[in-house]
Amino acid sequence: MITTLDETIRENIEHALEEAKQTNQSVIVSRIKEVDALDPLHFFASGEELSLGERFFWSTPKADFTMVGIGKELILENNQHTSERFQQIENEWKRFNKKLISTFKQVGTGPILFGGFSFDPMKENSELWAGFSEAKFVMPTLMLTIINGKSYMTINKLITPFDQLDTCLQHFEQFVEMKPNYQLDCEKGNEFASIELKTSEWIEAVEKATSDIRAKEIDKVVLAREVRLEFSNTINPYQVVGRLQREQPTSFIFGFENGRQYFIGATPERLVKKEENHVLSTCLAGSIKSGKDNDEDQQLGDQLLQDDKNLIEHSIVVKMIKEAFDQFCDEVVSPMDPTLLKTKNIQHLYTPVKGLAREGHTLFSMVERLHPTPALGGFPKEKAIEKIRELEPMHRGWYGGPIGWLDHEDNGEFVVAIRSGLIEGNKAALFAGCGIVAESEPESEYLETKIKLKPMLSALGGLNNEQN
Ligand SMILES: C=C(O[C@@H]1C=C(C(=O)O)C=C[C@H]1O)C(=O)O
Ligand SMILES: [Mg+2]
Repeated sequence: MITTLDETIRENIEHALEEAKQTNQSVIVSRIKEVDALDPLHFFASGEELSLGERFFWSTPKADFTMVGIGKELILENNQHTSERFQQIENEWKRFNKKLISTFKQVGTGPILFGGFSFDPMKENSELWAGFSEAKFVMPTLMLTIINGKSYMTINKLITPFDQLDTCLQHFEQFVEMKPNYQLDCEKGNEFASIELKTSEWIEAVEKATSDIRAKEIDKVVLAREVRLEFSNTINPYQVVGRLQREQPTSFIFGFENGRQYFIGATPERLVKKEENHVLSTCLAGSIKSGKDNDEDQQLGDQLLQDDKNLIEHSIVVKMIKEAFDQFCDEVVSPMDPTLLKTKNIQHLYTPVKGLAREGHTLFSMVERLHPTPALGGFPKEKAIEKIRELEPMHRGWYGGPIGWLDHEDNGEFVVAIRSGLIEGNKAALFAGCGIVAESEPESEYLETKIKLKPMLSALGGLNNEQN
């Protein structure tokens, strides 16, 4: 029996097919429906049975907005080494005509692209990151969105000029009644051995950077290091994402499945959010550990708010982001002084910057202009990137790059992919860096990276709650 909704789908598909054949261009049909509450992690895990491939997980602080994608209805990717890598994705995405089947409008549902960019497309790829393009975006086949406590299911189909009506209808029918029934494994312990990579080289790099900064070659450069872990059992990505959600409620949680690898993290750093013409970025730089209790936490936070070295580190980021905003926004506002952004393991200096996008400035053009901010690159930008290439004893891949989503009306949000790791089988590579300024001391910067590694270490099951 055909329901009214199926009729709507049928009509839309017929129109889309006609259009695709006439224009010889594929058309996206996206069916959105409110559904009963679903656990986003169960949904993510159920992708395994559906074997649709590339999944993603995204949730904003306090899980206000969660999006989980399964399958690859469309993949847009490139290995351009210039700003072309942003423009190419944006242009291809704009080219597709998109038909939405929905009785309501809700940002974060319907056809969206989820993906990201590498940190430095000019750097030759490494073995670890060989499977990652310089830019890769996926429009999922199925997507669960949870917003303000309501759940929505989006089913997407890319309709090509060669498609048949029946197969298109089947595509929607097979998912309409889908009920994910995947049971998450109960938590198994996972022993691991950790290998610190090139620690002494990293410390030397910090020493060299500090002296270059003192010689006025550059103002700030961010240097990162990498730790490799090997576990006794296969790492379960759902457990990692679940633990990050529980332990890092003030961060964005992201997960991106790419072949056999998962790039996962819990970042407190938003690069840019755009909703209609409202644009928001957050400057995050300057760090101190969290306290064992509220009193110590507050005392450490107060210390950070007064600390010259950290205030300089932070102000360089604020200055650059405000200058960038002036180029594409009107009414740019930001508070005079930073406040604190607290996470379980670390607290940061934090300054939000807001503005109203001027006509013609797209989310991707802002991502391109902002990346990397001096929170991940340094200042001046080009010199800092060169310093990183010269001094850093690792390959960043997607660590520190922009990761996030974009919809069909240029709404979306990108974060900076830090506090992250690349997982494959029983192995993980974790990354952490720090802003180096003239007053930096290698030993305390090293300790700062240790704190920044904690969220992922803990989510992987390898850290008790002791603070150091
Ligand atoms: C580079 C990282 O973090 C960045 C560096 C910070 C700092 O040096 O104080 C703080 C927040 C982030 O912008 C990281 O976590 O790997
Ligand atoms: Mg720092």
